[in-house]
Amino acid sequence: MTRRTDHGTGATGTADPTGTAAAIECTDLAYRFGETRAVDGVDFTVEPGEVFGLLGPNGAGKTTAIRAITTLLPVPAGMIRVFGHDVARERMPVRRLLGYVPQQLSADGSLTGRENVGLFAKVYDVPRRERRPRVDEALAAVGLTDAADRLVSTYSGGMVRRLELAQALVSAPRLLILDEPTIGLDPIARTSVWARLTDVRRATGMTVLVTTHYMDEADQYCDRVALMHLGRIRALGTPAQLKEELRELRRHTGAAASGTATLEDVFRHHAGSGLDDDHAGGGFRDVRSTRRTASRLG
Ligand SMILES: Nc1ncnc2c1ncn2[C@@H]1O[C@H](COP(=O)(O)OP(=O)(O)OP(=O)(O)O)[C@@H](O)[C@H]1O
Repeated sequence: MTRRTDHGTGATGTADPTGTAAAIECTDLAYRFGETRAVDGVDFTVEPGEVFGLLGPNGAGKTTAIRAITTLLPVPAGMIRVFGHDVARERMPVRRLLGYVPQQLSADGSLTGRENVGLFAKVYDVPRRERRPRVDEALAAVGLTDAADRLVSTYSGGMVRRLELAQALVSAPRLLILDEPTIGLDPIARTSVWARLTDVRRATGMTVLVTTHYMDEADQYCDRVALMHLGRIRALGTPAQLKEELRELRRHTGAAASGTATLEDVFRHHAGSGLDDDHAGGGFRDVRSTRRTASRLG
């Protein structure tokens, strides 16, 4: 896909005249639902062009953090900047820079793939003359050209997820935000979603923020990751750095398993439990999340 910056450069305006601002800058980001501190004082910066992973079990606060970044939850001024724009004060300029693939189904099964992407092109105000080539290009980028004129209700779960990626890409966003893009998919479909995403990112240089609780995916595809647990970031760095730090620590303390370390081990070390432990936030919410995606298959 070619990189288009009409929405991007136009929207940056005076917020980032030199083009050097971070893609995302969160400063003491916090959000409460009643007594629940869903996000509890989080600082992180995502550099332009990075694939940044927000990792953690269900209930860690990942979705809340990205909904705040996408302007869908109200936060005070000064907490979040996107390419220099304060999300509290400049919601529309921020929205023009974003592509967002939520956890919930965002494609309509009663329309074709092409119609779905066309609808997003309209909603995102892609100029009328450019819509057709942009829709074709977005569908091609996710490998759905041949299936473009089929009803989405006939698509597999992996195809639906790739279609949702095309919907988010049609506005040529500078920042793509994906909430659990591969939840509920089989390993082959997961690999295919990531392969398409990686290709598009390489071609366009866009920044990607992704949430996942699949540590293996984060290890393989993310440049840097932040491990979240109970609303806070417990560790942040490249997957290699985090694993090496744990190995080093184990060497110093003479721990038995000092040879290898996975991201899952890193998470266990910082959060005091693994992602699959009962108290790590699974249960109903986990099942519900998986079902939300599984229902796409029907
Ligand atoms: N709309 C809401 N009302 C009340 N509490 C909420 C709401 N949304 C999230 N929470 C709570 O905020 C906390 C963080 O939830 P959040 O959805 O951000 O976590 P997550 O890491 O994204 O998990 P998941 O992958 O299941 O979405 C949890 O304790 C959750 O129960």
